Amino acid sequence: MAPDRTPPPGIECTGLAKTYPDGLVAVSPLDVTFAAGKTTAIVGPSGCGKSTLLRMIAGLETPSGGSVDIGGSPPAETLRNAQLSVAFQDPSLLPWRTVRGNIELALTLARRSIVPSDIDQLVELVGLDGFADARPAELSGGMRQRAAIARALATEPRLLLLDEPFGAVDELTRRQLAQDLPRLWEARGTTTLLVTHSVHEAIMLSDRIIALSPRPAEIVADITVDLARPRRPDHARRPEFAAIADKVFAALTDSMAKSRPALAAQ
Ligand SMILES: Nc1ncnc2c1ncn2[C@@H]1O[C@H](COP(=O)(O)OP(=O)(O)OP(=O)(O)O)[C@@H](O)[C@H]1O
Repeated sequence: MAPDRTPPPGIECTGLAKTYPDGLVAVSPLDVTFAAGKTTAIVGPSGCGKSTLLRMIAGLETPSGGSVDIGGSPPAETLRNAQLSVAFQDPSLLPWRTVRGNIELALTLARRSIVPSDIDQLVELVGLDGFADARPAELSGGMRQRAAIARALATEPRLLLLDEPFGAVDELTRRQLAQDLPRLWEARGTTTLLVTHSVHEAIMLSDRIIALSPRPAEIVADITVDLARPRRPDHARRPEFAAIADKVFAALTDSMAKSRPALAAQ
């Protein structure tokens, strides 16, 4: 099957909520739309419900309320049609397959043809040249995460969901990925959602940043990142970059203070 060239889908979450069976409310009813073909970064304090939100959008977690609509379809259908790829913190590569073998399996499952030179290019893009034939056990944690990113990109998904995909990746490689990956997403018109703990990374990569409150997650800021592309690490010294970072930090600090006034007073 050839890659899907139809326009990328937008995502509409309506009243989306999650209470886990033990009664823990992870996400309050949330109404949010993610524009087609754009990259949105989601930031928020640890445990606020970011992964839960992403997993519901991916169809990997059942909402306890509300719905997710991806270009007119529910997430399960988007996943089934191989239009959606995920790369999460825990790379979940098959240990008995090489990096190339893991990517080939993703292509086979998505009914895409296997073009070895395309796989080589992707492996190089994520900085794993020379490791295509290594098994996950022979790779560092950061290298496994990058292999998972290459696997997620291989099927040319219309929708890409990334949850802290660079968590274990060293700083220099993160910077390189933050420069190279958006070019690919833009060229393909992928709708991308990225959960990250790094405000700097969010600004480097995204068109829009959504900041969430401490649990249960509520949107406390919705900020457009209207900086020119391609963005480079030295752009972080520009006043317009710093102004966006300030806005995001102010919203996060404010919401933390509201949820934990005693801590904020210290
Ligand atoms: N399967 C589960 N059952 C019960 N509680 C869960 C489950 N998964 C997550 N939680 C809880 O839901 C809350 C939100 O978790 P989630 O992983 O979505 O947060 P997060 O913002 O992604 O955190 P982090 O930034 O630390 O990765 C946390 O309190 C977590 O302990």
